[in-house]
Amino acid sequence: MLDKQSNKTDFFVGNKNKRLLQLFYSVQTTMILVCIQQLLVGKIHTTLILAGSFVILFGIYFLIKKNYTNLASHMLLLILTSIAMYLMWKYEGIHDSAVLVLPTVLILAVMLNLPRLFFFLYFLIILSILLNGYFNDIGWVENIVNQPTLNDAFVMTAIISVISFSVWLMLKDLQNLLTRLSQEVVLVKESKAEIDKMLHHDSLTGLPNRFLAKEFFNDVLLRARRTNGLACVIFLDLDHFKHINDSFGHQVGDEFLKHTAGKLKSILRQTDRVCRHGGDEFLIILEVVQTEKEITHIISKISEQVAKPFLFETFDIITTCSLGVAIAPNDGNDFNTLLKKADLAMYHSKHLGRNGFNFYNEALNKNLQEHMELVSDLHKALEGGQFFLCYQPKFDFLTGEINSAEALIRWNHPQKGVIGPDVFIPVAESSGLIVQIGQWVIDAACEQCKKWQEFGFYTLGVSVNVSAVQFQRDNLEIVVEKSLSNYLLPANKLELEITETVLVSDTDIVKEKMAKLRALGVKFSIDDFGTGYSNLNYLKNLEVETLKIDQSFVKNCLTDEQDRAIINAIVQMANSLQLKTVAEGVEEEEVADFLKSIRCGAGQGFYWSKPLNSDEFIAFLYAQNNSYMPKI
Ligand SMILES: Nc1nc2c(ncn2[C@@H]2O[C@@H]3COP(=O)(O)O[C@H]4[C@@H](O)[C@H](n5cnc6c(=O)[nH]c(N)nc65)O[C@@H]4COP(=O)(O)O[C@H]3[C@H]2O)c(=O)[nH]1
Repeated sequence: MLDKQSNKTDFFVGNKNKRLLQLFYSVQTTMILVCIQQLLVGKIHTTLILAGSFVILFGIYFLIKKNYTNLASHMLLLILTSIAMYLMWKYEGIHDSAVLVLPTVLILAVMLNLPRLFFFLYFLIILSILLNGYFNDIGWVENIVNQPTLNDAFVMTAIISVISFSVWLMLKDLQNLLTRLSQEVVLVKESKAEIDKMLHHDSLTGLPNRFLAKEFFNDVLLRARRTNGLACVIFLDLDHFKHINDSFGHQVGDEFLKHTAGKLKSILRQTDRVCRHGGDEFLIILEVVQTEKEITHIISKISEQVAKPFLFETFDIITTCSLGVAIAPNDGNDFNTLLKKADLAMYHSKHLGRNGFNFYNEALNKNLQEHMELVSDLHKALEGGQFFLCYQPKFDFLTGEINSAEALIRWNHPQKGVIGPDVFIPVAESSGLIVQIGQWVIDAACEQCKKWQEFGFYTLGVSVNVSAVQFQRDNLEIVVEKSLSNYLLPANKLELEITETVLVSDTDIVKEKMAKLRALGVKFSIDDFGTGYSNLNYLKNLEVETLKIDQSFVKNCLTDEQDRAIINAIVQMANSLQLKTVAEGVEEEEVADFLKSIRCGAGQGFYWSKPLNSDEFIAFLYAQNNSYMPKI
């Protein structure tokens, strides 16, 4: 069938129509030139034939223009063959110069990838040449000049056959080469598509990555501008995903991420996009919305869905997520700015206790700048030795002696003056700097405690606050061991104050580290006891010496009956578990009396002394008449 453009690989590789048109022009130009030449030499008949052919060939021009390439090719070659044969038979037979057109036609048939036409024309030409020779031989035809013979015809036939065959072979090879080349091109295109996919998709979840998220967002932004709508970037981070990895292994963690990706896709519209930002972070690009309320609604759906349990073997794994949203045009107009702001808003959600969402606003940005400044100043503080320790004594109610002092860090900021730990410890914890700061505190406290011993205060111990982050990230046992041996301080003089959250956060790791530290001889106390975890089971599993009763109960215990009852209960429980108790925040004599009356072990607070720097503290010790006698 002579259909429109063939898909077969041929010599012209997709250019066939263009090339055919060029061939057509060259044939027509030749026709005109030969026509003029024939007219000049007075061959009117040939001139008329060629002129007629010239006109007929214009029909082919329209076929080419209409993309009927195959039909046009057939027509062109058949018309050229007919003209050449007519002139051959009419004038000089196989000696006529028109015969030269015949091998040209065959070459073109091969080039245009028309095998059937090639064979048809080949046999037609051969037959015609042989008949011309034969008819001239037997006198049926008499060509005018230099009358050909059958002998001449055979020679001509052989030459045309060899030429045609060679060209045929050559072009077949060329075609094979082109076919192979086009297959290679397909393979290269497929590999390119695969590489593109890898570059733009996350291999674990199959979700588009950050680069594609940017493209999606840019498209949404264009549509939002046209419709006066909002384009937003939602940043989602799973809460406590690390716990899933640590408790169930990375394989389950991966499964969980895939599951979450599926969940997110299932609740969003097809026009919304879920992308993976990395780790446990996802980006969601919503199709244009008109109001913030719509975004809030979608986010609530997302939070609800993420919080649904994931069944792994017999366990239900449950986690929540924190989200942040930044919206164009209010918060910016380019993807990277909005991504940063959405991330910041998400970070704020984490800060507020996780499992929530926040829209970005300028106040968050200001907070972040202050935060960054503080982090950078903290780095300088560590390098520049701007930290120092204060010590607050703890009085033993039974012996009336100062048996220990709590080391409390202070920061002597070059511009802002002395800053308390409540301001910078949370920042140090979130930036991880607490690890280095904590190491410095342990070292400085051990050094100071050794000095007290050298001053003759042999029984005085020191306690140091240790944050949960230090337990998770630091080789605490190595740090402690090094400091103790550096200053030749007996390990039982050092106490580590930890909060209940440390004990319940990662029990196995904590247990292991505590066991190592206890093996060294270090003691433990639980700080702010009574404010944290309600399950007291850990008290029997973990070997702690002391419970420090939180000052929030102590502060109002004279007036608040419930606070008194709580303190009483803690002391009774501690006594029956053979744990020591220290009441924090004692400011009045009556409170100290009450604590002593209920057999609380020790007290700490402004009643005896505020935290004092090292010199003041030594002076304080001497002022206590070297006997550590309290005022009570
Ligand atoms: N109103 C009142 N307050 C009293 C009284 N007696 C003591 N305090 C204050 O109560 C806090 C006791 O320390 P904390 O509960 O361990 O609470 C500490 C501790 O959690 C943390 N911190 C202090 N130093 C360090 C440290 O070196 N490392 C770590 N990780 N945290 C530290 O910062 C918190 C605050 O420390 P500070 O500001 O020094 O505040 C101290 C102390 O000055 C009192 O009678 N009345």
